[in-house]
Amino acid sequence: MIREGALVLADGSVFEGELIGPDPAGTARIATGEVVFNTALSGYQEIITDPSYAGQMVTFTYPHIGNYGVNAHDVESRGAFARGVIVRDLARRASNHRSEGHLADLLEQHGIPGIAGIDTRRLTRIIRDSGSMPGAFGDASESDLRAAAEAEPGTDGIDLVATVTTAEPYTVELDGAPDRTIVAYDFGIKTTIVRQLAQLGRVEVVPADTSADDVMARNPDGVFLSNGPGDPAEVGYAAEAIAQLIGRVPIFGICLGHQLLGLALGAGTVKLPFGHHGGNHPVQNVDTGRVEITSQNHNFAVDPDSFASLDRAVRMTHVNLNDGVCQGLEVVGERCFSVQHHPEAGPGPHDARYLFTQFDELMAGNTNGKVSA
Ligand SMILES: NC(=O)CC[C@H](N)C(=O)O
Repeated sequence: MIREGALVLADGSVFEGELIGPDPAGTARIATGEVVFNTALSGYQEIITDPSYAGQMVTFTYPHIGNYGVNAHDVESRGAFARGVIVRDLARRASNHRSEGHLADLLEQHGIPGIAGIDTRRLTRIIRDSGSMPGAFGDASESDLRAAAEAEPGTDGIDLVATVTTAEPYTVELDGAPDRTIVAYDFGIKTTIVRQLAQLGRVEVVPADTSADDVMARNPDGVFLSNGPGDPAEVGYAAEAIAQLIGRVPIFGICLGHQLLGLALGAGTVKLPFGHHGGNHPVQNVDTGRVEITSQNHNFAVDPDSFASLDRAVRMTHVNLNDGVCQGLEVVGERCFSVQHHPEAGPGPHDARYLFTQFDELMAGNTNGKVSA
């Protein structure tokens, strides 16, 4: 049975569609969140289960979503934290040798409402021109949906990390991995990152509010700062802990972890108009000149203009060739680096996976304290 519905943005734009997945929770049965667009051609399952989308509704620019199904291996977290999924066309049949089910079932299972039949091209153009903005969808009236969109705070001013981080520490250990301890801060960590790290040592995943003393008490060979949702400025407690770790142990950060490292150093962060969400962002490694095609998912970024005034020597190591946004930094001589993009590639191209090897070399003490050997 088709359930008619509509999506309304905070600027009053209306899109008609059909509701998919579970009914939005709450008596009003309206899903709300900050609407962002993702340009990846595949990887919808990893995207929907990426905790960094907490507070956001994802619209896919690729028109056919769900066509190769879903499976147990491709989930990026214990649940799904996106507020909603907006698609042009939800595939009726899933066809792939790895498929174990349909995307609509995954949405049901995780309680993620969705809307299909949306003119995602028009939607994306609006967001590209006006920036990410709150939206609301459901089977309510247009005026109720608009009111819900206008009342939605988006992701600004909220500590969303607290809603996704693990409650208790846990350990991930692979047979044959080096005898090392990597303490990984879980700000919303993706499974593919844990898998990559577990090849470098035993990974002790800790909650976002773990103190620097508690981290050092684990005798880490390296500390990892994970991706995660929302505004880095709302996670000041994590930046404070990171500030106390710099220089004491090799540190590698990804995405929100990169932004929090920037804040810990005293650098500023800014919100981009519509962010980077996709699988084909060109990033230049400033040292080698090599261009990496990368997976990205962020709305905030570190402001490299603030680097010159910091107490420590900090330099930009990677730059986004589309818009010049800072994609990586190094704290010179302190065995500490981070990137804004997603080298773990879950989903996305593998060009930047060498960064895990770089972390490995730092932990092994092979680089005289320099980040790149
Ligand atoms: N993937 C991430 O870690 C996202 C980082 C941060 N929440 C942002 O939107 O910029």
